[in-house]
Amino acid sequence: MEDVRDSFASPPCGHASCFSAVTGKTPESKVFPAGDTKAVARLPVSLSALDLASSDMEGEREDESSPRGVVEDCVRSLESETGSSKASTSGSEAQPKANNHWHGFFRLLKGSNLKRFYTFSASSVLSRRKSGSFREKQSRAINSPEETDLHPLKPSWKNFTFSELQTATNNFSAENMIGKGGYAEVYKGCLQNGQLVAIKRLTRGTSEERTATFLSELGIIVHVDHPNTAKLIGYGVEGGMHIVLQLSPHGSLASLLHGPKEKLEWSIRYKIALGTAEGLLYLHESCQKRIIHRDIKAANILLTEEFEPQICDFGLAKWLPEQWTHHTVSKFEGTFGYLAPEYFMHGIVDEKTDVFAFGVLLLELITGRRALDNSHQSLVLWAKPLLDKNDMRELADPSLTDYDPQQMRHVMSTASLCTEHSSLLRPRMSQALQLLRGDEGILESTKQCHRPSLQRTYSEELLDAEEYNLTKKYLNDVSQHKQIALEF
Ligand SMILES: Nc1ncnc2c1ncn2[C@@H]1O[C@H](COP(=O)(O)OP(=O)(O)OP(=O)(O)O)[C@@H](O)[C@H]1O
Repeated sequence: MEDVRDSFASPPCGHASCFSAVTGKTPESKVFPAGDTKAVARLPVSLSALDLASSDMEGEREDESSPRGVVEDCVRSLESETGSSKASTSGSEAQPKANNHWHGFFRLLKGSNLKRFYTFSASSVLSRRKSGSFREKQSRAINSPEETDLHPLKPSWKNFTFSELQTATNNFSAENMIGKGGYAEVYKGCLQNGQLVAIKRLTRGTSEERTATFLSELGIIVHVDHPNTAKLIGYGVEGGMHIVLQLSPHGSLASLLHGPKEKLEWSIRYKIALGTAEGLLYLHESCQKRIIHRDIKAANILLTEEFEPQICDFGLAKWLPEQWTHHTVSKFEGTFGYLAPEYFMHGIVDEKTDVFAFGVLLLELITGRRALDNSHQSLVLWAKPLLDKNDMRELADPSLTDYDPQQMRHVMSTASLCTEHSSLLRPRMSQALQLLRGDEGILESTKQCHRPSLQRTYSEELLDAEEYNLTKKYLNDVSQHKQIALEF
């Protein structure tokens, strides 16, 4: 069963990055001839770097947002728990389980005989944040040795053999397939101990690209631990790249909102809005690393038995070092219908990129419509005039027989602010969460973003400085966006 994804968008997976696969053209040249390309540096990273030998590449050291950096960091953390890296590579019997675990992982990766497995498109971001943030303070606290001891990385992930994964999934049978994304097929599996899992098998791209996606996703997911993020159980690198996750019995939000199943009632939608906001707030401000997800959408929100939302698919996620205001990409990835204007115009990635996508997700919850419909109509463009008029009746999903009008109003005003063209006017996730809960007082401070008490992101400052004609430019951009989607 194919997951109900953005099949209406082209290419079929809806990913901006898939244009090259469909057309042979690079998304950069075709889709987004965006601004700041000078600063972009493509930094090749060799697999041998995973030996944790010191790198002589200045850029590699600087770009700690790279998946390699994150995985390395993870391994380093595990090594520092147990002693030197030399000792840990010796294969000593006395090694703690976690170390064996990761070295097994890297041995297997090397076994796949990849030389250079990843180029990532990152820019060095020269401008620095103006002032110390709450998060910086928090991060300093978290990075202190005492605190690190309090947050040990969980050493319990299992390295599955291919035959274990085959047995669990009935040899990856079609009946066991529960989802399909732009990068992977996902199979339901039952482990030997009876535990139900979802096994994400990376299928798209060259083996190097698959390894890159795999490391990127794994590098992030090992660092996150929150009720509203997907739970990692293990991985497998024999016979392809596999990520083993806790199974979400209801599948993704997209499959429930847009699939043939019974429609979600309002109280569940409201719960999903709050839980997703909590998960994003955690990624942006509270987890060990400042993480920008970059692909928030209904297909990437899984639902537990109790309909608690869990953010999944960290394949595009970026870890931004604290002192960076933003990140600039030259390779555009993400999903049409959810892309923030500053991202597709300038390639700028920061927290507000996720806030915009979250706003689109809220509009999906309110209206039951897709981010881009079958005729490639943008949900944001359709909803904006109705949000401005506060037209609840027209906006609310006709399949909703009943809803709490007050909650609906909170979600509407949050969606409206989160999808503002100017990132300056979008709330941060902490503010969005307050808005969703009905704290209207936050509205004033959200609108008065020039107040020094509100920390501003790089994209906010950029847009503020440019002072361009927001409405006209936005409509042009969106129509260009729509045109591109129609061409394929
Ligand atoms: N843990 C899980 N439990 C149940 N279903 C899952 C789970 N993980 C993924 N799925 C299903 O598989 C689909 C694809 O998964 P995922 O988004 O991780 O793949 P992907 O190829 O990385 O997708 P994308 O194109 O968004 O990058 C999800 O939308 C969901 O329907």
